[in-house]
Amino acid sequence: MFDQIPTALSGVFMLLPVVRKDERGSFTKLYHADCFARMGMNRPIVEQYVTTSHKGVLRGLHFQKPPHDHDKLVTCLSGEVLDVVLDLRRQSPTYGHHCCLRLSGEQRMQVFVPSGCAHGFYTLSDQAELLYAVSSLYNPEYDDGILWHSAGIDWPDQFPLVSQRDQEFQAFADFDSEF
Ligand SMILES: Cc1cn([C@H]2C[C@H](O)[C@@H](COP(=O)(O)OP(=O)(O)O[C@H]3O[C@@H](C)C(=O)[C@@H](O)[C@H]3O)O2)c(=O)[nH]c1=O
Repeated sequence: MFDQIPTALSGVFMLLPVVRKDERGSFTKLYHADCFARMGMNRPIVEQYVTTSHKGVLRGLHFQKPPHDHDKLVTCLSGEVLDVVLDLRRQSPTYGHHCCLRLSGEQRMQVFVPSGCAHGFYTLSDQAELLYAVSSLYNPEYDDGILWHSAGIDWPDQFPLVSQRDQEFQAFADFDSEF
């Protein structure tokens, strides 16, 4: 039901759901507990939310700290983004590394971001809509981030539109990982 494509980071996957098209439009299943558990993604989803972003908007790099850390399934519903995952897991062979994935809404492309990784993206199309499904509730005191341009990521834009909060995050070099 889902094609699982490994990335350069362990436990981080791109997923290609099956988009069934007919004369009415399309049908796509975005989550199936048993399929996801078989692929190693088995923490239940407890919250979902959506963002819309204009071209040139960059969000991230976000994560929730323990004990409110979570796995996150990101789905591109429309438009196109350059999605980035940064590995913050100290024991990981790819600690400090990142992967960049181009996600298209046409194909409902997904990325599974496990706990211990930060997530962000840059909007390539005029508009893009992302859906997020997370395995722990939002907790503003534990919601944290890494400064977008501090982790060696080759973003396609040096002057993206970034929120004030995202501009004030710590640099990766100053980050003391609890993961
Ligand atoms: C993430 C979040 C935010 N909020 C509120 C806080 C704030 O008033 C408003 C916007 O929050 P932010 O500026 O943090 O939203 P945003 O920058 O869009 O945050 C998102 O960025 C991408 C990269 C992700 O990976 C997402 O998980 C999420 O962290 O929504 C919630 O109520 N619940 C939530 O789960």
